[in-house]
Amino acid sequence: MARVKSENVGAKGVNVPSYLTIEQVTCSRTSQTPIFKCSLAVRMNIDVVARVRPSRRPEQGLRLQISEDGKTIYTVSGGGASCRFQEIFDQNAPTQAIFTRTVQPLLSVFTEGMNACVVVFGETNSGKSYTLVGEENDRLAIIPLTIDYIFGAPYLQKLQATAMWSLSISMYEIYAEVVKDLLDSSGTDPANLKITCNAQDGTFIKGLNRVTVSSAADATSTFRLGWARRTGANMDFGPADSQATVITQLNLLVQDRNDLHPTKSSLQLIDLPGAEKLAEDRNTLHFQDGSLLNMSLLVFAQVVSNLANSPNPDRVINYSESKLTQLTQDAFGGNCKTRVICCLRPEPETQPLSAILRTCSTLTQVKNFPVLNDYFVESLVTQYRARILALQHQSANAMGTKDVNEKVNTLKDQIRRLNNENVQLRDRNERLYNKLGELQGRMGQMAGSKSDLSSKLVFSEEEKLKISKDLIDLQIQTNKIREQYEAENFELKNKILFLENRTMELELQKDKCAHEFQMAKDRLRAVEKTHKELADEYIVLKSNFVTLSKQHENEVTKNDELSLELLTLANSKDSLTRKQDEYAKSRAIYDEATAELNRVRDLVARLSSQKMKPEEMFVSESERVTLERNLLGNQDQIKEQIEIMKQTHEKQQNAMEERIAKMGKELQEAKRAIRNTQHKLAEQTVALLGSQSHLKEVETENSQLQLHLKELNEEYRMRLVRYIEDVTEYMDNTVKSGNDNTQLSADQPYLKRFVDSMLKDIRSAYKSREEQLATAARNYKKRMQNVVKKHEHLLIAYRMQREQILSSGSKDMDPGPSEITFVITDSELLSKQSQELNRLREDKAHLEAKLQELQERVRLGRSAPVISSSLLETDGKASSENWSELRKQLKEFTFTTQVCTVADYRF
Ligand SMILES: Nc1ncnc2c1ncn2[C@@H]1O[C@H](COP(=O)(O)OP(=O)(O)OP(=O)(O)O)[C@@H](O)[C@H]1O
Repeated sequence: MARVKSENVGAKGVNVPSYLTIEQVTCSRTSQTPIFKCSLAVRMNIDVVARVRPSRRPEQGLRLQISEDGKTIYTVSGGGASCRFQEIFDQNAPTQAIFTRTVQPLLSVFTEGMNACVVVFGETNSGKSYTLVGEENDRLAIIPLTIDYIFGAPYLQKLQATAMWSLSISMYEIYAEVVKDLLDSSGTDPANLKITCNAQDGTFIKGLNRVTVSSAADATSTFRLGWARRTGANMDFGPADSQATVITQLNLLVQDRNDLHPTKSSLQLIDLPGAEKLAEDRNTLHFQDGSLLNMSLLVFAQVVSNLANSPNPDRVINYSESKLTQLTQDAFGGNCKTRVICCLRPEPETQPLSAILRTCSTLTQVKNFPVLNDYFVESLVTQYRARILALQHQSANAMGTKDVNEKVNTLKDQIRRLNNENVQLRDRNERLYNKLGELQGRMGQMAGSKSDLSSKLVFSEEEKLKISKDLIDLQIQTNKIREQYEAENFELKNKILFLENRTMELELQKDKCAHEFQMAKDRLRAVEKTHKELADEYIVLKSNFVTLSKQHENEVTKNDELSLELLTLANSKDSLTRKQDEYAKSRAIYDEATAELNRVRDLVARLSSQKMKPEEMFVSESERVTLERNLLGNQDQIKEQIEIMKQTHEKQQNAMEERIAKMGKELQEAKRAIRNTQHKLAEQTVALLGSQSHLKEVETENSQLQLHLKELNEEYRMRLVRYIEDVTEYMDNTVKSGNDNTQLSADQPYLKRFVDSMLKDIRSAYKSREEQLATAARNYKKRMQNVVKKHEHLLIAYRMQREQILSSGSKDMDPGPSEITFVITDSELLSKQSQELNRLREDKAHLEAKLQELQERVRLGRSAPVISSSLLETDGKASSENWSELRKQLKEFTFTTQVCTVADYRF
């Protein structure tokens, strides 16, 4: 319990009652220290204004009754509640206007040193949050506008010169009697702060954060942060935020440079929980939501009522029953100037509106006692608080521990008793619920005999539909697989053809290159032969030349000898001439000399006849030189030519080898690709076989399901017949018993009609269902025929492909199994022509197998066994004729088969 008593508050000992208007206080303070200058004459009663939210369905109009002077609101019907507001803001009034007219005057009071409070009150969804905070980052709502106003307030601006001021924000939420600090940024769970009380600060929250802000942007972002931390989860009883109270408190501290003591004032902005709960019964609320959830609101209404009933300043009010009232003591009945904005829905329910109007009306009667928070006031209030605390302590002591314990025990007993009662009531409740359940079950059973059959019928219909759906899904899937297979098969065939062409091209190129290579080799061989012959000729000529050179040298040596001898002879002649002179003297000497000369001449003549003449020698020499030059020159040329030819040949050979290697690689790749393609083809064949078997399985399953469906239908039909028999029996019995003739005559035609109409319905339902099923079966058959046609197309393509491979005679490519392997055998799916065609195919496969066997035997050189007397005979000639006959027959057969197949498809 807090006691608010206000008396003889005065500046420096001057006794001034604290409940005087602010102007009176200002006057008294102005005479002392003119620090505060309030421009507002503060009324003591709480001011209540109303705001009506715009309607979401404007066509329905406003369902509130407002008096002609536009200040009183009444409930439309019943309850007789009404409230006279200071002002009513209609649906078109912007929040800015409400701020200017309602909040702004309070802000002047706050900045000049008094406590102020703005409360928004009203039903959930009536626009409380919209008015106070706005939507998203709306700045045109009361709190953002307040922040902007305070930081731009003319008084604070002026104060800068003489004083220092600071503003801090604290924000907290009270939800289910738990206090949560909304500005706690520690990251730990900030819930459940303790409320405490001392003489200095009065009642306050221990450990509540106060964030000092230096600018409007700073303050707004701090506020938005706190607002975002509200309890927002959806609880069992609705969204938590509509049950919570959010209090934003701005604390202003002004320190005058000439004054030691700072002045503190606070502005509280309170968003109360949804007030519609005030209209509900307290016990019901307690039972529904628990004891704590609505405690704040209910205690608040009670405290307001008590305050309205006790207007005197020395009243004693119990604020301690809820945390909201404990923490807002000043705002309601204390040192604060308070204004309440009551938010109203345009089309409210009568009960909540009555409760809200009653509370607002009570609020207008509550008297507050706002005073300037200067040093003297504060010290006085501290004194009083200290005295109250001391008295509380004394009274607790005076009551004695024993009394307290007794009281606690009594209360505990009471709680226990109530708990027991509660448990008993719950048990009874449960028992009643069980009984109710049983009764409902029995009623259900009674109604069930009829609804059971129809529900089963519905169930069977559902099952049928489900089966049909599954069948359709499977068919779609099969079709998809087929389409995919066809596309892939076609692609692979194209690839195979392309690769075959490429292989053939490469082989042609390879042959051409081999031929060229062979020709080049021959040419080289011829050139080498010529080269060898020329070399031999050269060797012979060289040896001749050497022999001739030796002879020539011998002749030159002999010539030299003869020259020397000639010289000697000439010398002898001279000496003989001299001697002749002397011979003249001597004839004998002369004759001797002449004989000698003749002898020499003979010798020379003889020698000359034996050897070549010098002219001849000269001719032979020149010939030799020419011959040598010719020989040597040709040899060089030949050598050069040979070299060039060798180089060309090597180059050609290299190029050829490279080309052959490249072609070999390409051939390898082509072979590998062919192998891959064959592999893929085999995989596709396997997939086709798989899908065929899957199709068969599905068909089997389908027939099983249809069988099951038939059985079910049969069973339901039997049950229906039994049911009708029961009804008939019942009717007969009731007619026989004749207990209540009047009622029977009334029931009988009704039941008969009912049964008749029910049978009619069932019959028509069956008929329509049968028609549906027949249509579905027809569609299914058509689809199956399409599938069969596609299958035949595929088989034709496969056969052509296979025959191509077989006719190419390539051993690398596997032609695959005979087409008879993939033939559909289900006679239901095949037309007569198709069946005939299949039979022919079987014959063909049989004949092919035999043909292969025979070919194999012929190849092995054995005598071919007789297939039939008309086909083969033992001698070679007849055998070859029979072979050609057999081939012809096979060709004709293939052609006829194709023609038949095409005709079949056209059909
Ligand atoms: N004056 C108005 N103009 C336009 N829309 C409004 C006005 N008042 C309220 N609304 C809209 O009505 C809806 C409910 O408003 P709001 O959430 O403010 O109600 P509340 O009383 O705070 O509800 P709660 O108690 O659940 O928080 C919101 O969508 C809001 O935008």
